[in-house]
Amino acid sequence: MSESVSDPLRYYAGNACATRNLLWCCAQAGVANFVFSSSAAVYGMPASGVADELAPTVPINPYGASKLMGEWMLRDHAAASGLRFAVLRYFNVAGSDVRGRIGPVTRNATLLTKVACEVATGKRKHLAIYGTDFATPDGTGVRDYVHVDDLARAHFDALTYLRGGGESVVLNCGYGRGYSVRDVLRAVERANGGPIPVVDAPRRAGDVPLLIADATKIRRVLGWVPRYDDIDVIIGSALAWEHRIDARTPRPTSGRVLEGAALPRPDSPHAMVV
Ligand SMILES: O=c1ccn([C@@H]2O[C@H](COP(=O)(O)OP(=O)(O)O[C@H]3O[C@H](CO)[C@@H](O)[C@H](O)[C@H]3O)[C@@H](O)[C@H]2O)c(=O)[nH]1
Repeated sequence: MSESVSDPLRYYAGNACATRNLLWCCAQAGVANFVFSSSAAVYGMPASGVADELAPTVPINPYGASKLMGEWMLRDHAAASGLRFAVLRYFNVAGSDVRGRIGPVTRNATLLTKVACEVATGKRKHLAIYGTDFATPDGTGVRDYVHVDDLARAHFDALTYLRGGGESVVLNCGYGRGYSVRDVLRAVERANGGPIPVVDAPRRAGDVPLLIADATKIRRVLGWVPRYDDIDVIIGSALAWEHRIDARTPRPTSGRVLEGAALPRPDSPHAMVV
């Protein structure tokens, strides 16, 4: 998200222009049902910190704006063409496949859970906590972390719903529960069996204090039943994946991490770029 503040055109190209082109291709191919990966970032900073799908969409960074543009194009194209859609507004996607088959290999990752696991496995020196003076219980940002396997299941359920004749729908994908940065770090330390180095840092551009899903609608409309609504399971799977890719990536004897070492290619079936 903060990268979208410094490089907005990249995000408008990837999320707005590319979505327009994809919708055009879908129209040519006669696609009937469309599941769109949107983001909680479309809400910006909801007054209470908890957003249901009717909350105002007031993004505060170009990432959220570009995702909202995608939603608008989809809505307008659907009205004109008869396409039916499910917009899934992801909250904070985290964790890795619980069976260890797939996970993120993003270089220069910025997501809290990935960065913290890289610190725990020695790939980074420390984790910077971006902002300790937010109006939240412990002063750090609070988010709704959803396990990637539950999110994948939501896509399957959404397509099943549309194929069964369901109306177009907008759905939050989260658990409806918030964890602070420090809560997440405590879970990383539990999974790691010891503390990880942390430093306090200034707030990051484009970050909101609190963002939690009202997640009642997705359960009602899709019958979605999450299986991994547990911060220790989420972090445990993320850390296990980090160890797994380390095992595939020989390190130099000095202990220095090799830049560009042999991680799974981002387009390999074992890689997931987030
Ligand atoms: O090294 C880090 C990374 C993050 N954070 C904090 O951790 C929280 C979560 O940050 P991050 O994991 O980067 O996620 P968000 O910025 O909340 O954004 C994510 O969640 C959005 C949905 O809410 C998605 O749309 C975005 O793609 C995704 O980046 C925030 O309070 C950050 O300030 C740190 O303190 N240190």
